Amino acid sequence: MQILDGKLAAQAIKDALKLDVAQRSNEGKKIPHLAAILVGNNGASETYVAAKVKACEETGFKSTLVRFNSDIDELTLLEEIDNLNNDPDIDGILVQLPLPKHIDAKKVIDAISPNKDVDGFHPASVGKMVEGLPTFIPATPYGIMLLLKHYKIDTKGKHAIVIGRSNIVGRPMSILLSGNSNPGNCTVTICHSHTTNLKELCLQGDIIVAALGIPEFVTADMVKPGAIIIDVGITRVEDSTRKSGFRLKGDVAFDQVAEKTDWITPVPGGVGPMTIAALMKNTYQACIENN
Ligand SMILES: Nc1nc(=O)c2c([nH]1)NC[C@@H]1CN(c3ccc(C(=O)N[C@@H](CCC(=O)O)C(=O)O)cc3)C=[N+]21
Repeated sequence: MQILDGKLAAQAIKDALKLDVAQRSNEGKKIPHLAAILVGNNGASETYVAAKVKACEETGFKSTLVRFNSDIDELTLLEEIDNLNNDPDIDGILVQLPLPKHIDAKKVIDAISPNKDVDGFHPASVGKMVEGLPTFIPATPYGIMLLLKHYKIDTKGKHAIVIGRSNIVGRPMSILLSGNSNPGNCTVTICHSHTTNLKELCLQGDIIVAALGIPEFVTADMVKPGAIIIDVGITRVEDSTRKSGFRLKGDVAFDQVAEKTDWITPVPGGVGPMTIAALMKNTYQACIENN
């Protein structure tokens, strides 16, 4: 068993970006500037957004955090997005999800200018990704591709089982892994809550991407020896021995599965940090393309 160390790979990506930004700065060119919108004060969202702002600081990007109370009305949010769309200093805009129920998240995402859509959630970005054209790729699946690349994992011809069909992870992941470049060129099976023979399918997987949000769902009996395991789960479970009162659990029962696998991502320290690194790459790309 070997660890796919997302913290390490993310650091390497951020270090490279930092050099690129420093060079742009020396040449008098514009520095990347990310705007993050956070609605309400959900604990997990606070953590993730704080991590994004910190990554900007580490890498020499500018960042602006726009905060709203959870009772904000949709129109005000749409107006803020319009302001950011029209602000030439802002290169990338992200609206942290989930949004409160009274706000139509799709409407909000669709309001972001596609050339600032560093989350890659806009239909224009999704369409390009499906066609295999250059675009912003959603940060989590993009981060996973970067992690596989960092460790020079050969995915060609492998059977990848993606568990979960969300628009932000499972679906884009299945498209990227089946794509015609490296990493990619996989045969992909996408599984979800209505899949009847999940265990049998998982046992065929050379690669398993677990992105369903159920802690320790993937157990050793579901995994083929030597498989590559990508754990996207980050559920907070109560832990009174921790200062925070919780700890993170992945969608994979790590200890038992790790014994059977070739490569596996830990939680924390796997896909999470790569998600942030991928967002930074998208923001840098937006800055280059828009200036
Ligand atoms: N518009 C939008 N874009 C997103 O990219 C987005 C989002 N909304 N909503 C929620 C999910 C989740 N997400 C994570 C980011 C970093 C970690 C991360 O850094 N995790 C650390 C641990 C952090 C902790 O201690 O909780 C780790 O796994 O090692 C995890 C999850 C981005 N998301």
